[in-house]
Amino acid sequence: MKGSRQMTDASNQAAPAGEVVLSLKGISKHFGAVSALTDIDLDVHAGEVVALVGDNGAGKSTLVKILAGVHQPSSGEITFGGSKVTLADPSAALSLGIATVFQDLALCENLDVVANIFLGRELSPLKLDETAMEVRAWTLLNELSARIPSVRIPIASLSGGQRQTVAIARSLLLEPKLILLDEPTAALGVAQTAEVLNLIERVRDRGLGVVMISHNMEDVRAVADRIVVLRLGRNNGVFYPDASNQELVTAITGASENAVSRRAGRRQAQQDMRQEGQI
Ligand SMILES: Nc1ncnc2c1ncn2[C@@H]1O[C@H](COP(=O)(O)OP(=O)(O)OP(=O)(O)O)[C@@H](O)[C@H]1O
Repeated sequence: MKGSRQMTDASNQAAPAGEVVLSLKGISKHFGAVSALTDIDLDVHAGEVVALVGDNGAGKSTLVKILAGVHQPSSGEITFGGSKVTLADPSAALSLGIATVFQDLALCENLDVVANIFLGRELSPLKLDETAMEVRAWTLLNELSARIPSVRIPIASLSGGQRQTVAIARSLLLEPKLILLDEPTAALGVAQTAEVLNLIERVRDRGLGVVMISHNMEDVRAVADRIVVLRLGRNNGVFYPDASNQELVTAITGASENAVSRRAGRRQAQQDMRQEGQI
């Protein structure tokens, strides 16, 4: 694979801003005879957005579910905050400081923004302190410069981008060190996508490590500090966001000659001919 900007091991990575929050060494996961992940290494630093990309079935969701405590790895080591950890279940991951926003967002449509942000974590649950929760919700959303018209409107009346914002704000309530985002911009329009990408940058600016699964290379390039490619359950390269489409597609699909590159080539040729006035 060409590209001086590709990073293949820790020794040639750019010095990151923060310390390593999460380090995976040799993580494998089998489901019966299926090897979903084989020997995965991954580091995430504080204040860094790592995009996890790969084709369907590459193992992205399985990896995120291991970090969220949903699945147990078959082998390998997870180091979090400098200590070796076992993420036995989702609450263990959460209490260590790993928050996950799954694609379904797990919000309650009929409840308002405050209730959703505090769902299951109400301040003094026996006597709901509505005012304190409302103030905390506003503060959190303001810190994220979130555009939510009111914290007292039901989730059902919010846009897709605003829902994603509420889900991310909710995940920040317990002050995690790492946040995992599963396709945060899937199914969003252009403006909403931009809002969510801005939000991800603000989460990074708070010093959190961010791991974001995405199929959208434009979004990945816009916000990621590093791009980690998985292919058929294995590491297949680490890139900076200035890597070319060709490099990324080659790493993702495993072939430099494929439908995506042929299409890109045809479009480039047409563009060149147009510039030269031939068509
Ligand atoms: N619970 C499970 N039981 C059996 N096999 C599974 C299970 N979960 C995932 N797999 C298999 O593991 C492999 C990796 O799947 P995974 O969902 O992690 O990929 P992905 O990169 O997230 O794909 P997509 O982009 O389509 O969501 C696939 O072959 C999948 O069929």
